[in-house]
Amino acid sequence: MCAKLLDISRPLVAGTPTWPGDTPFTYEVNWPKSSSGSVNVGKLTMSIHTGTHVDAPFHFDDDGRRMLHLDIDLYVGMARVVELLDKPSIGAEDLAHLDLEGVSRLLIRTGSWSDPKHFPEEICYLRPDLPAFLAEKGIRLIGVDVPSVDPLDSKELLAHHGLHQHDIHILEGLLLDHVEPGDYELIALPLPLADADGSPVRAVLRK
Ligand SMILES: N[C@@H](CC(=O)c1ccccc1NC=O)C(=O)O
Ligand SMILES: [Zn+2]
Ligand SMILES: [Zn+2]
Repeated sequence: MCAKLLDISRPLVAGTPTWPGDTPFTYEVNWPKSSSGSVNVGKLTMSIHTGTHVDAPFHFDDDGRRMLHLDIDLYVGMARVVELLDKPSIGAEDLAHLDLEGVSRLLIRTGSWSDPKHFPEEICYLRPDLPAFLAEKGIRLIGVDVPSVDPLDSKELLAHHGLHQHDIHILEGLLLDHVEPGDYELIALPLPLADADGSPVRAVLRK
């Protein structure tokens, strides 16, 4: 029998925290059964960068690839979850003690988004030396439990650009509080939003 799935996605509800000034999340029954006669039909409004989501390079590069052109194989497969708590930022030096042999998807639990009901004021971010280190280890996807791989006030987005230059895909806003470090199968498929700068995902792990 297959092990049960462990949900590592943030719930999308009214009031879900967003980037300051970004589109609020809403769901409404736009066409209720009482008027359609047969069905309730819902309508969603949200920013791509709310909750658990992937970034496409177009998010930070006008010439970058958009969602439908990314390799979906990267979002499904074996992933290692590591815990690096209480750090202001993470660079190559912080991962040097880990054996990442054979790891192509790495999920980092930073624990730095402590109140899921509010957008954080500060997060643990990835330092610019990390992308080359990860690429050298063969990592193709990085996942974090915070809204961004860069500092929240960054305009240069050095980690986003560095990861993209090394062809490492970005998964953000994971919920990893209840996950033990170790190896899992990850499933975090984006929607086929052809021209989008990213996509919400339902991310799950299977031991
Ligand atoms: N880079 C962030 C998103 C981001 O930076 C952002 C998202 C929505 C509205 C404003 C944003 N950044 C503003 O400086 C991310 O990838 O989720
Ligand atoms: Zn994003
Ligand atoms: Zn991002």
